[in-house]
Amino acid sequence: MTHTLFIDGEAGTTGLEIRERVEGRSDLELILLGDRRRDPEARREALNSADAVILCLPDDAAREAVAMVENPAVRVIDASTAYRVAPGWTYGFPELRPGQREAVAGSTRVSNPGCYPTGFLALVAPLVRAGLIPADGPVSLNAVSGYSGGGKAMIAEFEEGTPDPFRAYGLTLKHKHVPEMTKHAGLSRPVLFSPAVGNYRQGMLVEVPLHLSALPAQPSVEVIHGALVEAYDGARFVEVAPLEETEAMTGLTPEGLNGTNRLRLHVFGDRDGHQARLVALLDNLGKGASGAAVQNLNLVLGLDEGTGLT
Ligand SMILES: NC(=O)C1=CN([C@@H]2O[C@H](COP(=O)(O)OP(=O)(O)OC[C@H]3O[C@@H](n4cnc5c(N)ncnc54)[C@H](OP(=O)(O)O)[C@@H]3O)[C@@H](O)[C@H]2O)C=CC1
Ligand SMILES: CC(=O)N[C@@H](CCC(=O)OP(=O)(O)O)C(=O)O
Repeated sequence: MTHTLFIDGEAGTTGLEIRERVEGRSDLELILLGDRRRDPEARREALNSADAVILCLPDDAAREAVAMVENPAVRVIDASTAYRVAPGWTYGFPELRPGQREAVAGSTRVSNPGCYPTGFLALVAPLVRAGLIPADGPVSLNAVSGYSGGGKAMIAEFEEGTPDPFRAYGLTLKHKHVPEMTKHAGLSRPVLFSPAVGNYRQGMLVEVPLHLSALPAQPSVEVIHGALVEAYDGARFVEVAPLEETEAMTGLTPEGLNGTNRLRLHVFGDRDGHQARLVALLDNLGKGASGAAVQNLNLVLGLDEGTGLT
């Protein structure tokens, strides 16, 4: 059976990466608008005739597109920030908690997670659920992304301009991802988020530092690691690096999973067990955006979630 797919924002950074992952699939037929991609009538027609649509647009344009969808049978996956904490939308992170995969599969409104939130939530949500990080506790997040995370405009800035080698940003502590991360982690205190962008194209490291001995449960590195291993048992795209491996590591590059839909979690700890650094590695355009959107597309269409993904 062939399903029709319309990508609104087909020529943008995430849109192009989605096209790369679905072109050549015999179970999908792409509706492409080409030069008519900004024509509201062409978009309205495509948005209402496809079996599924993926919105790869700025937030305001995504809201406009959602308002244009009148056909109740159309499954909408939105890659923007517009609906990530909105009622009536299903958060498109199938591995986030038991039952989430089924919730995505049964939904017609799926919000694709942000790239930083994907790494953050994978590390923190299971630990909050297990009571190892208190739900009302302070949690910090330090992260670095390649410049493709900022879409076409940032790519042009870094590839055609005279960019910084590295740039800390989000300095007002009001990054648009904070509500999404706080809510879906089950935290009550806003996450303290310190993002940065590096002068390389793609890939990210998302890090949560923990003072283990200051946590009420005083968990060891092994207990933290065990909780993550248990949470992702059987997951196809999320894996936890073995402690023997992390103990032997002297460095970690953000580009290690580029081109894949995989997310790898690492638990680094000091020898006396007082501190830990939890580090997620992912491709911001893979499991952080376009790969995740295709995984969600597969689920809403009732297909194997890994179709077309590595
Ligand atoms: N880049 C990343 O790593 C990630 C991005 N996202 C999110 O995905 C969304 C898209 O981001 P990204 O692909 O990076 O952005 P880009 O800037 O690379 O692409 C945006 C696309 O949206 C189209 N567009 C912009 N305004 C309108 C409009 N008013 N009507 C119709 N089309 C419009 C553009 O069209 P045109 O081609 O004509 O210019 C372009 O194709 C954003 O919401 C972003 O936050 C999410 C996770 C990660
Ligand atoms: C390097 C860079 O600028 N990154 C983007 C986030 C990319 C991403 O996660 O996309 P969403 O905004 O859709 O979630 C930023 O911080 O705004």
